[in-house]
Amino acid sequence: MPLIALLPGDGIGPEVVAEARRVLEALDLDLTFESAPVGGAAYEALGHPLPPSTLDLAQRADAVLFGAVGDARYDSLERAFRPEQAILGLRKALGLFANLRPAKLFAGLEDASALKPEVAGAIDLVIIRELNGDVYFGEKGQRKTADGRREGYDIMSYDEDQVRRIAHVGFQTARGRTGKLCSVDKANVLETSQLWRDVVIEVSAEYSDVQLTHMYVDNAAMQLVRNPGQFDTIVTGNLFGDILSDQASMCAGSIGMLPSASLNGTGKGMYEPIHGSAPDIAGQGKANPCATILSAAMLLRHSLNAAAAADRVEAAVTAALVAGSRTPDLGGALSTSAMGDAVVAKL
Ligand SMILES: NC(=O)c1ccc[n+]([C@@H]2O[C@H](COP(=O)([O-])OP(=O)(O)OC[C@H]3O[C@@H](n4cnc5c(N)ncnc54)[C@H](O)[C@@H]3O)[C@@H](O)[C@H]2O)c1
Ligand SMILES: CC(C)[C@H](C(=O)O)[C@@H](O)C(=O)O
Ligand SMILES: [Mg+2]
Repeated sequence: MPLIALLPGDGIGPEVVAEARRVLEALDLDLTFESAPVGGAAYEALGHPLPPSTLDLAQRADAVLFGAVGDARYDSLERAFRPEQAILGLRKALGLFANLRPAKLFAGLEDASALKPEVAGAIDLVIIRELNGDVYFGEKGQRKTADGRREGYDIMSYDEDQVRRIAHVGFQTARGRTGKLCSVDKANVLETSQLWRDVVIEVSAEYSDVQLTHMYVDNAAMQLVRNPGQFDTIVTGNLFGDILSDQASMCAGSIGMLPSASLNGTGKGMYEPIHGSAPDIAGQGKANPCATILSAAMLLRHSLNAAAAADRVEAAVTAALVAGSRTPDLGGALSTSAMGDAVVAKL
């Protein structure tokens, strides 16, 4: 019986994970669930954002369903104790280097997108974000300059193996879609990006059926808004992928719609909405649970080998939206749990 670790976290995390759990339970798949605190909730309960018991559960489970972490009240803690370290710690400890963030416009959501309907309607892309390296995991700190001024630093780096393994994920993903891969970097300025580009080009020799292009990240940000339909698969580094995926979410209607899968090549994975803990709407039943429900669908597909069940969940979300079910971020008035009800009813 597959074990799913539920790590609801902070803010709207518990609200959206509860709906995703209900959807998974409604499928009658014989899943076992075990929950553990993470982020600020874990800091309050056990003194650490990623306590050993939570990490142990994540390691024992077949898959992890993660909500969100973070709240301003923890922002002045020493960095090691901040909620966000939990998610970074899980990604590192589980070796989750490949983050898949699909963005597509669900039928009927054209009016929710920040773009013109005819521009938004074309968006159907996936961002493959490297998740274990880059400026996120380099040496960082604050120090004094020789003349006594404060200086902050974060070292950005990628080694060739890190780039190669995510490039393969990018090419393979593109191969399974329309065969177009766009590698996004900043090679005109950054040596990290020059190596990235060189290695992606080397790997491309093994994928002659995939059409590879390169784009600088500033242009990519602009092109995502100008004409998102031009993209199919984007492969990029940790920081650029973080930023571009939030941007892509709003092109597709709402940040409350974008799921993600973080994978390590073993079948084990962590699944989470791309959004955060949304303190501004937490506890009010306003959060859109679809990103987390769609993350649960990715969990079924990538970790449980249950593609038919994943399709069923995605079809239910689509059907609920087509029927007009909308949370406030999509211009509607349904509560988080009423949106969950609407999806469950369409399973
Ligand atoms: N994976 C994560 O756990 C994760 C991701 C991003 C940010 N964070 C943390 O979350 C906290 C808040 O960060 P932020 O405000 O920059 O980003 P956020 O994603 O939490 O919220 C940004 C905006 O989007 C809205 N929003 C987000 N998810 C929504 C949903 N499901 N339905 C409707 N509206 C939604 C919020 O109300 C807010 O206005 C910070 O502590 C940050 O570090 C955590
Ligand atoms: C909370 C933060 C560490 C995280 C990231 O930057 O990766 C988040 O923004 C995300 O997109 O998952
Ligand atoms: Mg982010």
